[in-house]
Amino acid sequence: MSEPAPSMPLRALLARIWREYLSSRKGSLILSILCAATTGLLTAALLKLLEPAVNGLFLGGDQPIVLFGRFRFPADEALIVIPAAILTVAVVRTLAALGQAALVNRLGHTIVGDIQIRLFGAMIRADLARLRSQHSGGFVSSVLFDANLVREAFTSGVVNYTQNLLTLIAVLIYMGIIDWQLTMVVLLGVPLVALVLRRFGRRTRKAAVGAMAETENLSTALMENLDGVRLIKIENREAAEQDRVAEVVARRQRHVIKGANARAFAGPSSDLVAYVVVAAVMAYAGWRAQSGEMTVGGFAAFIGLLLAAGQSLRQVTNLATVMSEGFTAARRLFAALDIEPEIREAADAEALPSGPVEVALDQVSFAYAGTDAPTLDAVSLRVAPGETVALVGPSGGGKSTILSLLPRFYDVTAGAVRLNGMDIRQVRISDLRDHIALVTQEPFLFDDTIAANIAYGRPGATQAQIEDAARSAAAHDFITGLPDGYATRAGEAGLRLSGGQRQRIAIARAFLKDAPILLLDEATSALDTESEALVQAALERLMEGRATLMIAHRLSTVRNADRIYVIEAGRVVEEGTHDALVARGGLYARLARQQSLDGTPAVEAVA
Ligand SMILES: Nc1ncnc2c1ncn2[C@@H]1O[C@H](COP(=O)(O)OP(=O)(O)OP(=O)(O)O)[C@@H](O)[C@H]1O
Repeated sequence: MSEPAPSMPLRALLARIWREYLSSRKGSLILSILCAATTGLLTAALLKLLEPAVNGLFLGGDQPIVLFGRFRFPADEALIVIPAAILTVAVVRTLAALGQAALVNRLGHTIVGDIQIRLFGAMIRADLARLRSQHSGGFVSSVLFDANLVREAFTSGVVNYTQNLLTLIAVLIYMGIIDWQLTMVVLLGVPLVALVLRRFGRRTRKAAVGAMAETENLSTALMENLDGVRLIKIENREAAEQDRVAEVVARRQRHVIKGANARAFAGPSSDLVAYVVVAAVMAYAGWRAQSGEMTVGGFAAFIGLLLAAGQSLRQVTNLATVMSEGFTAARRLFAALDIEPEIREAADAEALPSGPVEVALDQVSFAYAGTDAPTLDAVSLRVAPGETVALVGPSGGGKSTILSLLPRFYDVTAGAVRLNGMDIRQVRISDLRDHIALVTQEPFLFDDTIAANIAYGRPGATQAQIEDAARSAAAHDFITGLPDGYATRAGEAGLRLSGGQRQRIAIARAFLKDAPILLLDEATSALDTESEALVQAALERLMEGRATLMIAHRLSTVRNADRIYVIEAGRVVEEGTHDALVARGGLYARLARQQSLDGTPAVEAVA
C-alpha cells in the first residue's frame, strides 16, 4: 500500500502518477515531450536568426552569412537564404507545436477518464459506512473537477513546462554566445523574477486548496437541495436555500478570485522586473556597441532573446502554480482512492452452493463506528428455508440493522451470521449477495426501461422471464398499459408510477433473482390499503419456499409469520407466534393492543 496520500512527498507523488497513469503511455508522453522540446528550441533558433538577418540584410558588406555558427553562405545570397531559413525553422516549429497539442490533448483526457473511472470504482465499492458518512457532493466534485486539475498539471503542465524551460535554456545559451558578459547581467535579474513569482505561486496554491474545498461544498449544497426539493417547497424555503447557496458561491468566489489575481498579478510584476533588466542591458549593450564590441544584429537578437527569456520564465512560473494545484488535487484523489473497504472477502472464501438456505444469527453484537453503545447485543435468531420470520418492536430498536448484517453491508462486532452453518465472512461476497433479494420501503428505480429495471440483478434474462416475473408480482397488467409497455423508461414514468406500482416492479425484480433468502424491510408500509393488498398477495407468492426475514410496523402483516422476534434496544425480548405472544401479555401484546389486533379497540397508533 502506498503511504497516506495527503502527506505524500512530491517525489513519491510523482512516482505514483508515473507508475499508475503515465508509464503505460510512455510512447505518447515521450513523443509529446520531444515535440515540446523541438518547439522550445526552434523558438529560440528563430530569434537567433535575427542576428545574421540584421547584419546580412541591413548592414550588408562582403561578410559571408553564417547560420547557427556552421552553415556559410555568400553575402549576395542573403535575400534568399535568410527568409528561407526563417520559413523552414518556422514550419518545423509549427508542426512540432501542432503535434504537441494533439498528443497532449489526447493523453490528458485519457488520463482524466482513467482517474474518473477509478474514482467511481472506489466509490461504488466503498463500505456503506463510509458512503453514509460522506456527502455524495464530495465524490461528485472529485470526479468532475479534481481529475481535471490533475490533467492540467501532468500533461499541459509537464509538457509546456519542458517546452518553456528548454526555450529558456536555449535562449540563455544563444545570448551567451552573442555576448556572455551581457548574459551575466541578465542572469542577475533571474533570481529577482523568481522571487516575485514564488510569492504569487504560494498565494495561488493556498487559494486552490480553499477553492477545491468550497467546490465540494457547492456540489453538496446543490445535490442536497435537489434531494430535499419537496421539503424546501412545502416549507417555502426556496429563497433561504438560494441565500445559503449564494454564501457558498461567494466563499468559493473569494478563493477563485484570489487565485486568479495572484496568477494574473504575477505576470505584470515579473514583467516590471524584466524591463528593469532590459533597461540595464540596453545601457550596458549600448555602451559596448559604441566601443565596437557588439554588432547591431547581435544587439537586436540579444534584445529579442531577452524578451523571449522573460516570456518563458513567466510561463515556467505560471505552470509551476498550475502544477502545484494539480499536486494538491492528486493528493486528495489518492487519499480517496487509498481508503480500503473494511468489508473484504477472506482469502480462502468459499462458494455458497445454490439451493435452500437456513439463516442464523448466533449471539450477534454490533456497534456502528463512532458510537459507544452497541446497537445490537447478543441477538440470536434463525430462519429455515420456507419460513417467514418477522422482526417487530419500537423504532430504533435495531431491526434494520439486523437486515443490513446479512448481505454484509456491515460486519458483526461479535458473534456470527451463518448460512447453512457457514459464517458469512467465509463466503464469497458475490455468492452471498446472489443468495439474497431485498425489497425495501421505497424501491429504487434506475432511469432505464421497466424491463431493464426488473432484470437489474439478472442482466441476461429473456423478455419472457421478465414478463413471468412481472406477472407473479401482479405488475404485468399495469406495465402493458404504459405508453411503451416494458420499454417505458422508469425515469420518465418514475414520477407517474404509484408507490404500489414501483413496489411491484421491485417484487418482480426479486422474483427474477429467485434468491433463497428474502429480506423485506417494511415493504408494504408506504402503501394505501388497496395497493397493500395487491403487494401483499405478490409478496406472499414471492415468500414461498424461501427463508424470509421481514420487518413490519403494521402487525397485521406479520400475524401469519412462522415466528416473530420482538426487538427492543438491540435485544430480542420476546419470541414466538402471534397468538403465543399476544397470550404472553408482554411488549408484543401491548403493541398489538395499540393496533387493535387482539380484538380490543385501537388506543394509539404505533410510530
Ligand atoms: N449508519 C448509522 N450510524 C450510526 N448509528 C446508526 C446508523 N444507522 C442506525 N443507527 C442507530 O442504530 C439504532 C438502530 O437503528 P435501526 O434503524 O436498526 O432501528 P429500527 O429498529 O430498524 O428502527 P425503525 O423501526 O425506526 O426503522 C438507532 O439508534 C439508530 O440511531
